Amino acid sequence: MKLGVVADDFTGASDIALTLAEAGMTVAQFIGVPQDDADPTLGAGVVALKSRTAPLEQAIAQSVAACKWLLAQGAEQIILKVCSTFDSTPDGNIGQVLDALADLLGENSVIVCPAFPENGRSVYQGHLFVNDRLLSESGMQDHPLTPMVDADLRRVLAAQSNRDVAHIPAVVVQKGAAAIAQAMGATAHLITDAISDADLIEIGRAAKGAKLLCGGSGIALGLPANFNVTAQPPKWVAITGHGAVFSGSCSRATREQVARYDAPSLQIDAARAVSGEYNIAQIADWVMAQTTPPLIYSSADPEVVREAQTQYGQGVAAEAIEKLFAALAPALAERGLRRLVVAGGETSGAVVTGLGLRALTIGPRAAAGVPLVTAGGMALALKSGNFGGPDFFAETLAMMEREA
Ligand SMILES: Nc1ncnc2c1ncn2[C@@H]1O[C@H](COP(=O)(O)OP(=O)(O)OP(=O)(O)O)[C@@H](O)[C@H]1O
Ligand SMILES: O=C(O)[C@@H](O)C(=O)CO
Repeated sequence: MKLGVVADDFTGASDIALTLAEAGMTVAQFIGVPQDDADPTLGAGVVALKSRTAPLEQAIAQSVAACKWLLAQGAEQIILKVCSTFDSTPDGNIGQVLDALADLLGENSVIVCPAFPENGRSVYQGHLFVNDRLLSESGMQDHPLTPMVDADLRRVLAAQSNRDVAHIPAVVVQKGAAAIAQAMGATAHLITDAISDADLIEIGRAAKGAKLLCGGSGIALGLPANFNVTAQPPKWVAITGHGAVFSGSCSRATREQVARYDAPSLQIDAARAVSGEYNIAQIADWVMAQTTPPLIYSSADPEVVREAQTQYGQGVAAEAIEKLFAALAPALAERGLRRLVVAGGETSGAVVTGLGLRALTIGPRAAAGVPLVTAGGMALALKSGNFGGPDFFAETLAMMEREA
């Protein structure tokens, strides 16, 4: 293994696994830290954690364990994969986890760049933009778990880290790899501007030999070339049969996808989930009785989410809903479900854990940042909340049925 990734959620893990696979690396996504060694022919390994909103000590311990396992597999460079919208709170977990990994790897200077231009995320003057909006006005200010109310990443990271935070501005990045490498001499976490894939490729060239980087999947665009691999699209063997869509994401793009998806649907109500009113076996039977893959969703507008959080506390409603999806997924797998689209990183984490999966094989892209994946004979797509076009659900379920 050359490249190792510690990913703070499951959709984020498949997002960066796709970038690495498309660049020609043989890559596998592991669910949690594996007990055994990886296939020695792998070029890259992505360990998917559910650490983005986990209690801090747990997030640090899991990330350090993942990093140590990757190093033991031979990884020469580690990426801490975080959300392209830098999802975190002043309590963590990005800064503190990054400090712990930098300590472990003995790295003084770490590039931090969540830019993902293909999905509209750019970093300019140290600020994160989603399309033409500052992060804090992009809808992310209403996120149920990690509301992002400040777009200045230098400030956001400084609040979470014991190390100095400095900035590599676009004027330096645009001069190319040599100028970036020179700026990397500073002893600090380095929020690095990037507004295009070309910027990210120069950052990747400059980071040849760096032991640690932190970013969204865009940070991986320029890294595989340092390991002499050639790009080739991942392959797909068609998977047909019963399908379903789970949506626990309340992000803007997902809410539009939910509204657009024309199929039988069941809306999960937070209050009923908290009081344990849903009968999993009954819902599973209903899903399998449908001829069009049905939608089970808790996705709701910010006011509805806020009301549930005020009533039960922030974590309680989220956890009850995640538990429901985590129980429903294996109930459906037992009944023969073959295709499952899941919207939302935390939700995907709950589902994949509920299914008891250990590793995912990465297929071709369903959308920017979202690969088709297979595990246990099932086709899955784990979609980040704000990724995918309006008809992502129907298009992805159809794509799973076609060879590629
Ligand atoms: N109606 C609701 N009320 C309260 N919380 C909800 C509701 N629906 C979903 N949630 C919770 O909100 C969280 C949404 O996070 P999730 O990571 O799944 O989506 P996302 O943040 O949009 O996706 P990503 O992290 O990939 O960008 C989950 O913990 C989910 O259980
Ligand atoms: O970087 C992103 O936006 C995604 O891969 C993700 O991590 C969302 O959960």
